[in-house]
Amino acid sequence: MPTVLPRPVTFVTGNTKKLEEVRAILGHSIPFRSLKLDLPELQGEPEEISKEKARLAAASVNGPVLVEDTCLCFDALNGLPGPYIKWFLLKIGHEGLNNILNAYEDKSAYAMCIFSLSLGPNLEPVTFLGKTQGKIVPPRGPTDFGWDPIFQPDGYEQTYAEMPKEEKNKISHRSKALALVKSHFAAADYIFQTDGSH
Ligand SMILES: O=P(O)(O)OP(=O)(O)OP(=O)(O)OC[C@H]1O[C@@H](n2cnc3c(O)ncnc32)[C@H](O)[C@@H]1O
Ligand SMILES: [Mg+2]
Repeated sequence: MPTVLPRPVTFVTGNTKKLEEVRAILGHSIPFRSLKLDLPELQGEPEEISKEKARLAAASVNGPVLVEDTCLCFDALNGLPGPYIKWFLLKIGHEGLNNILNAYEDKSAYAMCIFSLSLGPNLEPVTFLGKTQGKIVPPRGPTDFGWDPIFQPDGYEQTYAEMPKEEKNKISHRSKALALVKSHFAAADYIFQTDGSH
């Protein structure tokens, strides 16, 4: 039996760069529209933060939503800054993030993306996790997207920032999580009605 939903999926994010990547990776595989909204973020474990974002987004949109929360996790720090990377980046920048790791031999880190899909308000979100392992390096490359200049994925000589976009999108934490989202949609029998107002 197909699940009939009243609206198309809305990808909710306040981050234009994320949206660009999601568009490039999904192409036309999943029909979605986007909404620029900076949702409040709870503290806690990454999966719960992402799920709570989806609950808030679903309540705000009053329909099916997709959100994601991104973490940058240093192995030497047992996964921190993790979900708090946005504030670390804002306050101490690429240099400060490198300096933190000066205290440790281990510069390894992973980028992690957790998408949450909620089919509507009061429905439990489903999560999809993607991880890419790498290391933290002094910044190299364009500085237009977050911590891309200081993250060098394993097996590459370039940082995320130095790579062509298509290359990053092939191996990134985001593309791995989105591959799971795509499989979910391929397996699920969703029918999204259009409400005519968008
Ligand atoms: O509205 P949302 O979707 O939450 O957008 P955001 O910018 O607040 O994003 P997060 O809460 O997930 O915080 C993640 C931080 O990591 C940055 N970021 C996310 N994905 C990234 C990527 O692929 N490469 C580099 N930086 C990234 C982003 O700019 C934030 O500073
Ligand atoms: Mg955020």
